[in-house]
Amino acid sequence: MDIQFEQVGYTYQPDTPFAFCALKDINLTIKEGSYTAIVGHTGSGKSTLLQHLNALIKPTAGVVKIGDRLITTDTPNKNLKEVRKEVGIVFQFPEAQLFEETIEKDVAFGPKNFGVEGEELKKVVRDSLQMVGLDDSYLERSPFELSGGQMRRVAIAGVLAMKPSVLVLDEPTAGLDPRGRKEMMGMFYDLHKEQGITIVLVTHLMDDVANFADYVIVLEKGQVIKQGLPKQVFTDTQWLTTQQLGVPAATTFAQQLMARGFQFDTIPLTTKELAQEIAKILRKSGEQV
Ligand SMILES: Nc1ncnc2c1ncn2[C@@H]1O[C@H](COP(=O)(O)OP(=O)(O)OP(=O)(O)O)[C@@H](O)[C@H]1O
Repeated sequence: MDIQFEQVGYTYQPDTPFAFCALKDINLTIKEGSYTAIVGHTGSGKSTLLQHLNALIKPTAGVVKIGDRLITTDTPNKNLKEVRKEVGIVFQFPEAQLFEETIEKDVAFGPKNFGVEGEELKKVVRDSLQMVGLDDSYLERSPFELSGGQMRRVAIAGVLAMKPSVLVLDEPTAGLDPRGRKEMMGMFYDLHKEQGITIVLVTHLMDDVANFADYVIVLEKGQVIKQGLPKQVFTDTQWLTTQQLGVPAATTFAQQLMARGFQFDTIPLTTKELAQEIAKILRKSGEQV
């Protein structure tokens, strides 16, 4: 299922003295099966855009196409339940929304509301916990006795329990330590590869974009100012620096080597690519690698 934005605009509190245009003339496609990163400075409109992906808010101009459903200003709310099931959003610090006394009940909350019950409900809860790396021993435990990272996993399992085909992640590793960040990003990549889930990731970490995303959308002041493959977006490092968006660490390192006379065939975005490029250069110069 693709999600398409056609000339989408969004104004908060329209027709009031407080009207604020947060999105303007957005045209983009989130392709089924892709891993799309959305980057941009604070206030650029990322969260506003995310909420259009499952019609939590409706555009005040243009059309959002979610699969074959068209969402416009006039779309009635009653037709949107299925959309919200298909596109799951993990907001920042989702663990703050845990509320049930056991993990099993918390993860079951969404599917139960959609009429799933009995053995099927039990299975979907177990499967979802397994996807986030938590085994059955967690079922009866209270979510509030877990570490912050585990609580976040439980909250994510609650979204996965709805069996979404698109998973939207708003800064999902904020507040985690480096190991927790790495594990969680690995977990999303596995879900993407093994379950075929389309991922939309909002992040300010360019290394995560370089390591995982296959498409990048850059927002600024409510508009898309660049979009394309990570290679296309990151190769223009001068533009990125001017925009103060940050550059992947491997790319920065390669640039420093280039300033000292190294020549790269392609500019690396990840440490793996950097290692390969350096090995190539050393091989050419006759060093043993
Ligand atoms: N409920 C609201 N009423 C009025 N203006 C709002 C509202 N929510 C957000 N805005 C404004 O819309 C703009 C875009 O906000 P949004 O939260 O989408 O940006 P963002 O890129 O997600 O920022 P951050 O990285 O800080 O989360 C900001 O200028 C913000 O002040």
